[in-house]
Amino acid sequence: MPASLPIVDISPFLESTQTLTAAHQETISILRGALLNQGFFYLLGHGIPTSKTQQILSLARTFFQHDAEEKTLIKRQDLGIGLGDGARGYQIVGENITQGFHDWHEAIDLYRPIHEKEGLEAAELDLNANGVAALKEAISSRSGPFPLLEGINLWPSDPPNFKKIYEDYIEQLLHVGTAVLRAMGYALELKDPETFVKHTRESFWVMRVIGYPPLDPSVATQGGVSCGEHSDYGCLTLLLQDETKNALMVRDRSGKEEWIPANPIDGAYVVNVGDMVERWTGGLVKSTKHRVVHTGGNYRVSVPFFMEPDKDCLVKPLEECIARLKKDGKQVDDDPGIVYWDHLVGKVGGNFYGSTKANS
Ligand SMILES: O=C(O)CCC(=O)C(=O)O
Ligand SMILES: [Fe+2]
Repeated sequence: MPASLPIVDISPFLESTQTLTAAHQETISILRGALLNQGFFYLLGHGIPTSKTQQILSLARTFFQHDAEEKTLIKRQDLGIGLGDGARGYQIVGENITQGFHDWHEAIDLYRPIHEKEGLEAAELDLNANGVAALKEAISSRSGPFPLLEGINLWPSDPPNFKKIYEDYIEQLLHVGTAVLRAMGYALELKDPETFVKHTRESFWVMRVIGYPPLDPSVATQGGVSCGEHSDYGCLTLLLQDETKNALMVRDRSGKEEWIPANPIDGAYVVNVGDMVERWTGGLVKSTKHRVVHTGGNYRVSVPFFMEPDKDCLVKPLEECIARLKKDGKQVDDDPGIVYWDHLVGKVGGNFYGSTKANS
C-alpha cells in the first residue's frame, strides 16, 4: 500500500493574530513534518466553499467541451504574433513540452496582469467582435509587440461569467496562500516568520486551467505522460482537481522508488512547495517532483494555482537555513540566488520552445 500525504488544517492562520494558540501550534507541527519530509500535503480549513470550487471546475469543463475553433480564439500565440506573448492563452493538446515529451493535456494559462494601468486588462475581451479591434488599437499605441510573458490574459468569452468568477477565486486563493506561507515561516522557525509573506505581496501568480483527455496507450508506451515529471517553479501550488483517481502522482521521498497517488479528498487542495522555497531554504525544504498519468476513460479537469514570489524578488538562501544545514553537517554550496522573473522566463521558454524527444 503506497504512503499517503499528510493533512494540514490551515484555519487558525486565516485570521491575522499576534499570539499563537494551541490550534496554531498543532498546524505548525503537522506542516513542519510535511515540509521537511514529503513537500506535499492536503490542505483543509481554507474557507473556500465547495460550491465555489465546483463552479470553477464546471466552468473549465464547459470551456473544454467547446469545439476546437472556439477554443483557439484565445490561443496562445508566439512572440510577435498578434496578441502573443508566447505564454498566455489556450494551448492545444500536446503543445506543452516537459522533458522533451509532448504533454497530453490542453490548458488555459493565466498570469498576474501587468497592464492594468494601461487599461489593456480592462478591455472587454469579446474576441468574436469589437473586442479584438479595441485591443489591437490599445496595443498599437504601445512601442511594439509584447515580450515573453508580458502580454494580456486571454479569457474565454464563453461561458460568459468565466473571467469574473475566476478573478474572485484568485483573490480567495491569494488569501489562503498567504496564510500557508505565514504558517510555513513558523514551521521552519524563521527569525522573521513573515519572510515568505513579505516577498509575495505582489505575487506574480500563475493559474492553469487544465483538461486531460484519456492518455492514448500508444503514446504512454513510448514514455509519454499526461503531464511530465517536474517540480513547480515558485513558492506554493494550490491544486484543485476533479474526482478522478490515480492521475496525479508524487515521488515518494522516503527512499523507495515509488509514486504516491495524490487522490482527491473532499474539500481539500493538494499543496506543494516549489523551486523558490527550495532555494530560499538552501535545500532544507525540497520541491518534490510529480507527474500526471491519466489512463482512465474520463476527461479529467484540474486547476492549479501557483503562488509565486514578486516579479523582481531576488531569491537566495536565508542565512539561518544555511547555518542550520551546516550545524547538521550538511554540505552547502554557495548560491548567489536568482531573480524570480529570470527563473520563470527560463522555464516558460523551455516549455514552449524546448526541443522534443518523441511522441510528436
Ligand atoms: O493536473 C495536476 O494534477 C497537476 C498539474 C501540475 O503538476 C502542474 O501544472 O504543475
Ligand atoms: Fe506541477
